[in-house]
Amino acid sequence: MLRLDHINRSFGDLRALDDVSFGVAPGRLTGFIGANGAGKTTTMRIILGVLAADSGTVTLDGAPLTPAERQTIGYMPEERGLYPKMKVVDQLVHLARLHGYDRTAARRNATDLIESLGLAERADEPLEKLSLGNQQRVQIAAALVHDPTILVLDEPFSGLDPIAVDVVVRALAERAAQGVPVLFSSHQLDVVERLCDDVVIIAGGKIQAEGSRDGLRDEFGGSRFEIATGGDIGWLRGVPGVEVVEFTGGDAVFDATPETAQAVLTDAVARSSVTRFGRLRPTLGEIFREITSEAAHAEQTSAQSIEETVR
Ligand SMILES: Nc1ncnc2c1ncn2[C@@H]1O[C@H](COP(=O)(O)OP(=O)(O)OP(=O)(O)O)[C@@H](O)[C@H]1O
Repeated sequence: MLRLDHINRSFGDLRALDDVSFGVAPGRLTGFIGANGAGKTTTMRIILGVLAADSGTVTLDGAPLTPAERQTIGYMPEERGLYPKMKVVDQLVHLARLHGYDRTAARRNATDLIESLGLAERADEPLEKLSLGNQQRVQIAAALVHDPTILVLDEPFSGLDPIAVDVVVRALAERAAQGVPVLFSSHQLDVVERLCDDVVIIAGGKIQAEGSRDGLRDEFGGSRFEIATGGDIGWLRGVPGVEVVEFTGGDAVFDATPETAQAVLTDAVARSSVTRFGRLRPTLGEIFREITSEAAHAEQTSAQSIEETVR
């Protein structure tokens, strides 16, 4: 398990990271989400060791990450840094060689990745001749070519079409299945929702939520249910403890305790056919919006109270 504990980092007066702690489990894809300037890149750079934390620790399986282990991290930076004029295959072989692979192993890794990322027809072209989406695939190949023990990817899906997203996800899931902890940042919440196992949400340099995607959806799920029936469900409005949110003929969305919702189901089955019944869980996008607006509100309130104290 890769872990960050109590990481703080300021730039001058700006507290970019405030007591950041979270884990990235091996074998799972962890999505790191936050608005612009929330602190994702700063966190990733601290994991990499290219930026020092003011305090806090980064550990792998309980021991501080060593410089040698940091060398084996597969990193895809936000500012992509490959050689525009070099052929795709040569660039990947070169990077694997820099990590100590001999020529044969470097070429094997490069060609395997070129194949699995759908770049076979572009292998002998210079990077700058490729479409932006294909350049992005090469960037991902560059992060994977030395069989990294940890993967840290800053916005790996930005600029990719849905087919390319699936290709990249397959490549990352394959590494995760081999036991590699995979952390990636993304603004595309629908993509994160679809593919990640775990989610870390950061706002204003503070971790606001962390956990499995499904666990978070349950945690923020509240008490909203949906029911679809073959009859008219107008009677639901009169049930004590039920607040109807939406209603059309035989279908309704309502808030209630789980016990009341169960009683509604029993009643509905007795009255007519029930074709759908279940708890409605929020999407990651809805959770993210709720968390970030709460965080912004808390920040505003604390700024106001500081101002009042000063006055
Ligand atoms: N080298 C630096 N010097 C000064 N401020 C910095 C530096 N690097 C980052 N910051 C500030 O720290 C905060 C966090 O930035 P960071 O790049 O980590 O955010 P982010 O979540 O990656 O944002 P984005 O999604 O826009 O990439 C921002 O306010 C940013 O301006």
